[in-house]
Amino acid sequence: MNNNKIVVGSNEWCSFPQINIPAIKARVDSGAKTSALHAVNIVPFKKEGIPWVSFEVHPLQDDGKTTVHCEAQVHDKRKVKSSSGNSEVRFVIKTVLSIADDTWEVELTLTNRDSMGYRMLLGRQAMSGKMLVDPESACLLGEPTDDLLKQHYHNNLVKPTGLKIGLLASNPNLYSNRRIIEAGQERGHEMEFLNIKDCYIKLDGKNPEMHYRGGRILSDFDAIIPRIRPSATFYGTALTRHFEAMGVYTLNNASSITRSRDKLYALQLLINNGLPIPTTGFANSPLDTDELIKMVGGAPLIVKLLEGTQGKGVVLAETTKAAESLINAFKSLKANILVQEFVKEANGKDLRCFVVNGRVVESIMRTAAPGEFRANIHMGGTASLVKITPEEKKVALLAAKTLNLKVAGVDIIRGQNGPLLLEVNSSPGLEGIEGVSSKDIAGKMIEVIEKDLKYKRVEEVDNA
Ligand SMILES: Nc1ncnc2c1ncn2[C@@H]1O[C@H](COP(=O)(O)OP(=O)(O)OP(=O)(O)O)[C@@H](O)[C@H]1O
Ligand SMILES: [Mg+2]
Ligand SMILES: [Mg+2]
Repeated sequence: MNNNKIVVGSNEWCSFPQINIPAIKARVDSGAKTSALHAVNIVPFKKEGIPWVSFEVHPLQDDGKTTVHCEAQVHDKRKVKSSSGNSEVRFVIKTVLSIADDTWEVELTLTNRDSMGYRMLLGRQAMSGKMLVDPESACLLGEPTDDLLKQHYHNNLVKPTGLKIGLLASNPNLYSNRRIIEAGQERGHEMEFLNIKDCYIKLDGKNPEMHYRGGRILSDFDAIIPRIRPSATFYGTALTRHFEAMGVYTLNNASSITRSRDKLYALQLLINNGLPIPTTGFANSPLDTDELIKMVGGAPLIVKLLEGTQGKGVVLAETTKAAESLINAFKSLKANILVQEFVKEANGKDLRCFVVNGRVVESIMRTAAPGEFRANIHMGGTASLVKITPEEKKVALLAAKTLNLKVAGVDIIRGQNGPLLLEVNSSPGLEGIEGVSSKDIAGKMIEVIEKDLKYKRVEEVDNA
């Protein structure tokens, strides 16, 4: 029965000769009905009165420089529901798929984002009658060598003509970092990953220098995007400050990052600007523990490490006795903690408002896993898109403004009498939010740099 069916693994290389894509790795997903191609700059136009669409494809994973310009007749426009439950209208084209030694026509929807990093998804409609999937294996039909890929695409390399932007971070493989690099490259910028641990500095009043492991001097950057993980706060902010001393633009400046990292300091600044927070206390000595507990209204209450993240340093004490021993235990370890009223009405949910340049570009609601009060994704929470109230929007924007952050993830819980601010993150993750949103949030971050540096893309200048 399966005699002439091609057996494929969970991903396979294929090609689309009619739109000049000689090699692209497809994620084989029989759970999806339609096939999708990751395309950018999708622009509809008319050819002899017939609707066509032009678009660009970056056929190689984690490579935003290799670009193929494609054009195809529009076969359909269709509402497609993504795995996260959102729907968007996508263009559908028909084109010939070539895989193994066989070719046949398939339908492809064009989507401008794919959170998995795959450039295309092969759905069951295109496979039907032609393929069998062995999900345990991959690339059963072989893989092109790097040399062959180079040969295929040597004419498709876009020379960056844009800005030179450094991403100052620790892990190049992190979703957020990969997306920022990709978003910059898609806009024609030269993107470079700068590992915090490989940078070192020359303090010189007149001529400060930033060096990179191996002796290279980093002198020609237009902008730096600091994405500093909590454990690298001290050194990462020192490097960011040094770039600033060299006159380099930084998206989120060093002092703002430093302030937002200290939860106590940040809360002090936020309440000074009239922002609502849960009742919170801070004390140095265990002698004050009883008073501290009373101050926030007694148990149940929350104890937070000042420099926790991903929900790891946040604990719920259900009884006064538990609260006492917990607080005293932390104190004996010399840990700095906040004691906070437990906002039960929040019901294990919080809002993450992603603020970029004075705008809430997207908001998600995170819902804690059953039996858990912390809504963090890292704690098993799930995310969904949410429409925030005007009051919540006001709180999110004022919070980012107070801390002077161009990019901020503002965490809010819904209390009985309105929104309560929990914290403001200066390197908010993109994976959770882009996973449910259809917006190119990394791209919006790049656009801020373009705007602040008054950069105009070449084609925009030409048209002017
Ligand atoms: N006072 C509170 N009342 C009820 N729930 C709370 C309270 N404080 C925190 N939470 C829950 O715990 C989660 C983690 O708290 P918080 O955001 O302060 O810590 P974090 O470890 O810094 O997290 P992040 O990874 O977002 O930086 C919140 O998102 C919220 O769901
Ligand atoms: Mg935090
Ligand atoms: Mg948080």
